[in-house]
Amino acid sequence: MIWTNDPTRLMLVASLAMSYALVCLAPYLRTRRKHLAAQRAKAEAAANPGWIVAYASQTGNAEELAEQTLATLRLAGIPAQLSELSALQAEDLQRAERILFLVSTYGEGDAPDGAAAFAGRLMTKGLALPQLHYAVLALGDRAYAQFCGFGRALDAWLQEQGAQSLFPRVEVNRSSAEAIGAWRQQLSHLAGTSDAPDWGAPAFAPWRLAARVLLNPGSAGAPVYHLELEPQDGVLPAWESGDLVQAAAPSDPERAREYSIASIPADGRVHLLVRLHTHADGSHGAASGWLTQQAGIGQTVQLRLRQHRRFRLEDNLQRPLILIGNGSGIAGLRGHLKARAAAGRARNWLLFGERNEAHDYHYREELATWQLHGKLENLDMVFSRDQPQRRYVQDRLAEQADEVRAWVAAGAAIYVCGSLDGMAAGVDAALAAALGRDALDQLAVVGRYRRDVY
Ligand SMILES: Cc1cc2nc3c(=O)[nH]c(=O)nc-3n(C[C@H](O)[C@H](O)[C@H](O)COP(=O)(O)O)c2cc1C
Repeated sequence: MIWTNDPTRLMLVASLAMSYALVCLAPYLRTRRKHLAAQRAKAEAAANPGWIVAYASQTGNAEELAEQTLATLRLAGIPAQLSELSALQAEDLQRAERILFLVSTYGEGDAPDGAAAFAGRLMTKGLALPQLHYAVLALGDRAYAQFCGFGRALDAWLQEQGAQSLFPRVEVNRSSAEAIGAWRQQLSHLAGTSDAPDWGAPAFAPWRLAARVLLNPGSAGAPVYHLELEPQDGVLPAWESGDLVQAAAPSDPERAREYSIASIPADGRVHLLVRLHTHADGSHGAASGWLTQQAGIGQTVQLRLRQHRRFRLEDNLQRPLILIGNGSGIAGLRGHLKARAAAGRARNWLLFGERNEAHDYHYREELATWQLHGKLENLDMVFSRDQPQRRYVQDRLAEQADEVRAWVAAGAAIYVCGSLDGMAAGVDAALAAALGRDALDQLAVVGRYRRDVY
C-alpha cells in the first residue's frame, strides 16, 4: 500500500479495513452464538431431562406405538427422547423423572429378545426409584397363558422400587384399537393436548395377486405357496429385507396375519411364503385360506407393509451373516440373501431345516445358483425325516460350534427366522453352548443376534 496523507483516501482505507474485519468476525460470531445456544440447550436438558419413551419390541408393534407416543409428546411441546429399554442403565432410571414404557411379551411371558438383558441385569435387583413417575403400555395376546407377562413384571418391579405410576397399566390384546385409544387418551391428558394426532387403524392398500406356486407337492407337511403381488396403482412402496406385510381376508379384516417379505424392491414384486393353516375341524385359517385357496390370480388382495426394524440388516449388511431357520422361515432369510447378493456381500451361511429333501427343499435352484456364483459361502440343509433318527437345524449347529465361533469372532451377525416351537429354543441353546450365554445376550443387545420367530 502507498502511504498517503489524503484524508479521503485515509477514510477509504479505514472503512475497507473495518469491513474486512467484520467479514472475518461474522462467521466467528455465528459459530460462537451457535456454541452458546448448544451449551444453553445442554444445560436446560440437564436441568429438565424431559420424558423418556422406552420400548421393548420384537416385531415392531411396541416400537411403532413408542414413536407415535413420542410424536404426541413433542407436539405438545414436551421435550422427550426415544430409547430402547435395553439402552437404559440403572443411572438413567435413577435420574429420570418421567418414563413411559411400551413393552411386548414373548416366549412364555418373557421379555422380547432385545430386553432380556435389561430384565436380567436390572429387574433381578433392588434399585431405589422414588423420583420416577411412569406408565406402562403392555402389549400381548390373550391366547397366551402369561398375558402381557413382561409388562406386568416390569410394572410390579417399578412399584417395588418406589416409582409412582402416572395412571394404571394399559394392556393391549392383539393390537386392540380400543386399548391403544385408552393409552392415547391418557397421554393427551398428561400432555395437556386435545389435538393429539389420531393413531387410526393402519391403511391397507390394494395389491394384485400376480402369481402363486405350490412349493411342496407331496409333502408330509401342510402345503406351502410362493405368492407374488404387485401394487394396483403400479407404485412400488419402499421396504427393506426383514420387513413384514399384514394381509387379511375380506371376510375377517380384523384378523390380519403377518408374513415376512421374501423379496427386495429390485424384484418389482412382494413375494410371500404362505403355509395353509388348517384348524382341527378341517376349516382353513382365514388369511392363509384366502391367500392360497380363494383369491384368484389377478384378484385384489389388501396388504399393508410394515417396517420390522429388529429384523432388518442395517449395519449387519457389512458383516458376515449366519442365517438360521426352518419351514416358512425361509421367506425372511431369502429376503436377506437377495439383499446381500445385490450388495455384493458373499459371506453368508444358511442353516435351514425342513422335513424331506424330495418335497420340502424350497428355492433349491436359487440357492444352488447363489452357491455356484459364490454368493452363499456355506449351505447346510437339514432334513429331519430323511433318516431314521430325527435331525434338526440345532443339531447341525451344535456339530458346527467351532465354525460358529470362528464366524462370530470374524464379526458375524446371526439371524433366526421360523417356528418358535422346537426350533427357536433349540437354536438359542445351541448358540449359547457354542458362544456362552452372556456373549449371546450381548450380541442381542448390540443387534448382532436377531430373531423373527412365531
Ligand atoms: C412367539 C410368540 C410368543 C408370544 N408370547 C406371548 C405371551 O407369552 N404373552 C402375551 O401376552 N403375548 C405373547 N405374544 C404376543 C405379542 O406380545 C404381541 O403379538 C405383541 O403385539 C407383539 O408386539 P411387538 O411387535 O412390539 O413385539 C407372543 C407372540 C409371539 C409371536
